[in-house]
Amino acid sequence: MTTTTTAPTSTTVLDATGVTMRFGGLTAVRDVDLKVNTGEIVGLIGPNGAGKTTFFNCLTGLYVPTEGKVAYKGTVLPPKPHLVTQAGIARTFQNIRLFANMTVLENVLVGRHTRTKEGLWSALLRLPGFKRAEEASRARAMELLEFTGLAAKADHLARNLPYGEQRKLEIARALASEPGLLLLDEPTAGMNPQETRAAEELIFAIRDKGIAVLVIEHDIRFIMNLCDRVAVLVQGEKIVEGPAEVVQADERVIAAYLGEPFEGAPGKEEAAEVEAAEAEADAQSTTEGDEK
Ligand SMILES: Nc1ncnc2c1ncn2[C@@H]1O[C@H](COP(=O)(O)OP(=O)(O)OP(=O)(O)O)[C@@H](O)[C@H]1O
Repeated sequence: MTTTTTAPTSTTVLDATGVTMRFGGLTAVRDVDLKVNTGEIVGLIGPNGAGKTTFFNCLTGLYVPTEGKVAYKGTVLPPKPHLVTQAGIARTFQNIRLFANMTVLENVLVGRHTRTKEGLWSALLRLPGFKRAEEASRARAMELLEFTGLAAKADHLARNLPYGEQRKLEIARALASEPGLLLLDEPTAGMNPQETRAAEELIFAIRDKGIAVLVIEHDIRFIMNLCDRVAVLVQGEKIVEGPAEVVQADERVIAAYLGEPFEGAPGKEEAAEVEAAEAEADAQSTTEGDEK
């Protein structure tokens, strides 16, 4: 018997097209397309207020985009958070959202609710099916705690974990819904360098398990180390997308971060005129101040 093995082909996990989100007169996200494929870690960067979190909220059904659509593995998603999670997209938030007074294990078990089929009656009457499902859920939750390095703290209250471990627990809880795509919103915010390094290792390990990752981060060095591809949002628009080294060297990206003039920005003469006018106004106000 001959067996033929074919190299795994990369498939599109996330396909967002033409996503636009307006809040009244403000367009927070404008016509953004973004694909994430299996086996990829993709970064989403941009200055404060660029629309990154709003875009995440559009992907996860927290916001109904004004225009555009979001497809997961070829199926357009309804903009409802629980249906998006059920489909296979999990996320963490910019601000930690754990159940502080529940144990570490209980927090992960909560994350499994979209994957347990046993109904309310089964749970209330503690039918055998429910007990079996509960045991399987606990076993899986413990596996995830092993994977994220938190197993020894399974019985600790979430609020007693150090900051870096709370962030890990959020990731463990997100993984509990068995996603095919994990969205991380600033996973290293507030972390020290060792915690950041550990977070990087964990994200690589998640990718190696076959889960695609889309990550928002302000720490550019972290993003450039981690990501296969990086997309840059500025004022709601995607201005560049490509491999980390290409994006890093792109002058529009440098301009967006450093505030240097770029194409279409006021020229040197205009800037000099503004400076001269400001200097004159300053001189006048100083003279007026002296007169008082
Ligand atoms: N619910 C909302 N209602 C009105 N405006 C909003 C809402 N959410 C976000 N915005 C506005 O949309 C723009 C984009 O904000 P968003 O939080 O998505 O940016 P960001 O790139 O995630 O920023 P940061 O890096 O600071 O987290 C901002 O001008 C923000 O004030």
